[in-house]
Amino acid sequence: MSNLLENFKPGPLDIYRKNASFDWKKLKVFLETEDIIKYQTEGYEVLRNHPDFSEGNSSSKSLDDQRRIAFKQCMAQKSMDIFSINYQIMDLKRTTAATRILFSSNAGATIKFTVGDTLFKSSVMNMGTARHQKYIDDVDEGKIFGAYCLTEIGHGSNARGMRTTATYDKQKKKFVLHSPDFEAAKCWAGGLGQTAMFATVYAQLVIEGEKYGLHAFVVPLRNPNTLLPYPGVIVGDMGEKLGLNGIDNGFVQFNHYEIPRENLLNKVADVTEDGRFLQFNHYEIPRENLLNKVADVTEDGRYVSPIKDPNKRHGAALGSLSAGRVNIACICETLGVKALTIAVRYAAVRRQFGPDGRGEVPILEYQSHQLRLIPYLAAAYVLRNFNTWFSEVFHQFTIETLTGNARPDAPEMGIEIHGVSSASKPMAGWLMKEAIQESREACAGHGYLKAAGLGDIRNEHDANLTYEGENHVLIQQTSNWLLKMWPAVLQRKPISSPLKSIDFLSNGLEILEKSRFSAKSVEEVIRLDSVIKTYQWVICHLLRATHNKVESQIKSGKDAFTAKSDSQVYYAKSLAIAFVQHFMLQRMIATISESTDASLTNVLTKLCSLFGLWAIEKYHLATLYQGGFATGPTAPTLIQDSILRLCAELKNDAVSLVDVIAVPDFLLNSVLGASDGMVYKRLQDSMLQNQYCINRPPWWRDIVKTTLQNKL
Ligand SMILES: Cc1cc2nc3c(=O)[nH]c(=O)nc-3n(C[C@H](O)[C@H](O)[C@H](O)COP(=O)(O)OP(=O)(O)OC[C@H]3O[C@@H](n4cnc5c(N)ncnc54)[C@H](O)[C@@H]3O)c2cc1C
Repeated sequence: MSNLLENFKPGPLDIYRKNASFDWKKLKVFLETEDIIKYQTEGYEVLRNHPDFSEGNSSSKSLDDQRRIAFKQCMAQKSMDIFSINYQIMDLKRTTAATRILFSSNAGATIKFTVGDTLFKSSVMNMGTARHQKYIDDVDEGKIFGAYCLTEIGHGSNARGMRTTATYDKQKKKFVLHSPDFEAAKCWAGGLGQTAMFATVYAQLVIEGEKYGLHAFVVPLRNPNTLLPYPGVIVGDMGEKLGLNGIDNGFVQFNHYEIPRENLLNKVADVTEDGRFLQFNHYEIPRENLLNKVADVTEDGRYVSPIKDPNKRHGAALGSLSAGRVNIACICETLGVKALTIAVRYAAVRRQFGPDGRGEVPILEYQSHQLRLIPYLAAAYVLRNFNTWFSEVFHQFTIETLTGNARPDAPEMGIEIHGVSSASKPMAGWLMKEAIQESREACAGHGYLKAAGLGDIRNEHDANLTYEGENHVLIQQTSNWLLKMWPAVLQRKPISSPLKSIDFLSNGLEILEKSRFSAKSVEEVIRLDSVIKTYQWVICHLLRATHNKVESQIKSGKDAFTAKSDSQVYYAKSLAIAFVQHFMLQRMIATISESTDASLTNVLTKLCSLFGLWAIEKYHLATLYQGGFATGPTAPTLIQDSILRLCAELKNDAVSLVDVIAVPDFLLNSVLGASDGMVYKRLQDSMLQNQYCINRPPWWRDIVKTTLQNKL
């Protein structure tokens, strides 16, 4: 193990490192495995030594420079074997390891690669057939660059409202793409602004005046040799954004633009040459044409699928579509961990005030500072553990589905993956947004310096809350799924799911009838079984309350849409939040149970308990009283005392805990957070680097002229 991980340089952080209750290297190996640590080391070295990564990616550079650098880095990433899909599927833990490395480096460049390459390809692969293989090959060979165009200027979350049309012209055997006005222009697509040559475009299919709903097409946009748009395509850049400026988000408007009939991605439906619309069950796609094995067609033209029921096929497909959300939860955690690394290391070095005559104390010693940072550190651990597991499960599921080896319960699993990822992405986004902002404030003045790195992390993270499903809209998918369980709960039927996220609902009524807050001491409250018991009651209560709320709204005369909409706040949304927090805690407990080292078990248990209790206090305390789980003042007092106790106990571990999950200094890129703790030396170096730090500004004459004039 000593060869696997290097010791940190001695410095001001040693005081805490020496007082940690566990060996950080042992914890890293336990959580990540030796193989993944080797993979990380290799990945870091590849980036450190690659010439295209030496320019840095500072957001202080001009927009054009940021774009140029991101494009170079994106292409470099594509050429790096270590980050290729083939390399990652050898050990599925590498998927999260790769995300963490690449998004710590240049998030803009990595998103450019993810959207222009992976997302474009997977959309063609998931929705197309063999006639579209050439687009996948061209991307793989680096000949073209793609984009993914769903959002329009006038419609985002409500995809059904999209207004771009694709009208079939029987005579020409072509689709005519048209955007009736600017509001129907596709927008926000990554890579579309300056670089994409093709895009997957969603449009309303129209045949002989009849509408067939939203379908996807592969659309040529720019000539790959000249990068000039084709006639009928008005494509442009959306301009500077709050962050992620390496990626060129763009818009595109179509003016009666013709594309071949074959460009319809025809896995689920097709249009024949003479303009007949065919649904996939009736369409005899040549056997070898299918790009994947969710379904197949036999030589005698029968549609076959291991999954017979169309609703269940939909379930399996839903699972595969969760890739973006599963990945984004990991991106959120990666950026949150960067911010927490900076804030915790700074808190261990920065000293302010102290008892008379005994010098100043590190700000990490203050209870309020501990409460600001350590629960988020606990959240980051719980989230990281969850993301590693969930990503592995998800990729295994996708591989099995794509290779025709879908498990018998693949439909249920697809639906569960969809339900879980629709809440884990928002939860990760919201938690880490707060963690990043709290880290910025915890570093106070120096945290506001660009060189601290926290501003860029904040801006890079921000978009995670919006893309791939705006969080508030997305999380409704989870509560919708959970609400379907209520009838079974009422009938005391056994409930079980492949990932076991909802199995406890089998005892839902019993939990509601019997479970109450009964702890008499902090020791009882911090027990993991007591934390889990509280969550299970909260979920059962909110499930019943949300169901009743929707029903009462309908009884009062509201239509189903409004009734559901008016039951989100305090009900459906809280239900989905509690559900995913509970599942994340369950996964953490499963990991802890595999530890054979008492010191590791101890610190991980504290982190798990702290996250659980802190989240109960922050999100669900009122619910405990509303539903009668708690009465009197004991519950909040004991929960608060437990949170403070756990923060104090984890205080000496905090630096070593960030050492376990931190990226190397060259990726952290912060004057406050480097692993040697030399905060003031780095601050000084960084200030002196500014060319006008101690020189007159080039416009110094204006100052002199103005002040002279004012004197006269
Ligand atoms: C950096 C970035 C990259 C992106 N990349 C792409 C891309 O590559 N391809 C692409 O197609 N799109 C992309 N998008 C667009 C993104 O997917 C959309 O922004 C997102 O789907 C939300 O749509 P919207 O912005 O139109 O918001 P809207 O849907 O208009 O929502 C506005 C607000 O209303 C709220 N709201 C809407 N409906 C409800 C409801 N039913 N209940 C309660 N509240 C509601 C939302 O919570 C939100 O806060 C990107 C966006 C960003 C910021």
